[in-house]
Amino acid sequence: MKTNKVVLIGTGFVGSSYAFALLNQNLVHELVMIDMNVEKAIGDAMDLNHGLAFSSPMKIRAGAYSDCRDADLVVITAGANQKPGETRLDLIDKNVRIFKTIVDSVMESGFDGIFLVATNPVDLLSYATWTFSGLPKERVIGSGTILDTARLRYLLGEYFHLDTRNIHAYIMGEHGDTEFPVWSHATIGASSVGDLVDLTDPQIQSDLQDLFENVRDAAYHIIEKKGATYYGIAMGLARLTKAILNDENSILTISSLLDGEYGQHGVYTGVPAIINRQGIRKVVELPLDETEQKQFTRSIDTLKHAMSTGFPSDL
Ligand SMILES: NC(=O)C1=CN([C@@H]2O[C@H](COP(=O)(O)OP(=O)(O)OC[C@H]3O[C@@H](n4cnc5c(N)ncnc54)[C@H](O)[C@@H]3O)[C@@H](O)[C@H]2O)C=CC1
Ligand SMILES: CC(=O)C(=O)O
Repeated sequence: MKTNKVVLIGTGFVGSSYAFALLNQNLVHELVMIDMNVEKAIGDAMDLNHGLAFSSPMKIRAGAYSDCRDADLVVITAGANQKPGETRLDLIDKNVRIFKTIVDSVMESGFDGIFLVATNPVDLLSYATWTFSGLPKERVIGSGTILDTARLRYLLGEYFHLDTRNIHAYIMGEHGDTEFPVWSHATIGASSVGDLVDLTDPQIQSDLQDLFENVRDAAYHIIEKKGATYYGIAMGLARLTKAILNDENSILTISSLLDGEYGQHGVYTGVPAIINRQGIRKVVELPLDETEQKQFTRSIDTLKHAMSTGFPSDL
């Protein structure tokens, strides 16, 4: 049997929650954990191993960058997180510097698998990972708007009193303040939103706008209350891990390098894409309506501006 191996870099709130999700979901044969705080990685591995009696066989240990050599997937959740009031884009300088050392160390091991990036600002750090690694764009995936899409599906499920899993709706663009909902392709059960509610009704418009703002600002609200967000993204990363390792060809909203899709080039951003064992098989190009197209352009412009002004010039 071909076994799979995941190396996780960064065992803070997000990383350790992801490791716990892997343990519970029986997705991985071997999980190696690396952190600058070596004791934290060792302690997490010990703690997780004590759950194996209640899960399925899996090798879990703390390790080093040389462990990346034969890894199928390297997941990066290392770096600074937002403090109350900080935006994701505020983290760019310090996290790009951290990524330079991490990605260089991973590549020095001879790694030839897939990168999955969650650290913020995730679109820009996915771009940095792609540049620093020299790997094909299909093998550098950002978690993008997978979490925002999950938040939208949850809130729409509450609004329409339906199982979240029967809601198909996407958040696209920056994982951040300029993201936007693709209402023109939102499906509730088997119906479009417009079939279920009158989209010209001001009350409905206001409800949907409030709902979207709760998605967009969810991280700020959670960080105010408990300092960090981690369970939602951990589940999103586990879902992506499953789609990759099991060659699922699932459509998930991730951050991909755009190379002509949606008329854009040279920028990573949140788009629906088909994910399988090769990484990103294909970006799905939804026909956006005029408002959505404007919102997408604004989001791309924001990311490109942040890249041109925020990336450390000495790297
Ligand atoms: N993409 C998404 O949807 C989400 C992304 N995030 C992001 O994930 C990142 C991690 O957040 P948390 O886990 O809350 O932070 P945390 O501070 O709890 O954990 C970060 C970990 O990275 C480690 N680290 C820092 N520099 C390192 C290096 N050079 N090498 C190895 N390890 C290093 C630290 O020792 C720490 O254990 C943040 O950037 C945060 O904004 C958080 C939630 C959702
Ligand atoms: C922190 C973050 O990026 C989020 O929860 O969306």
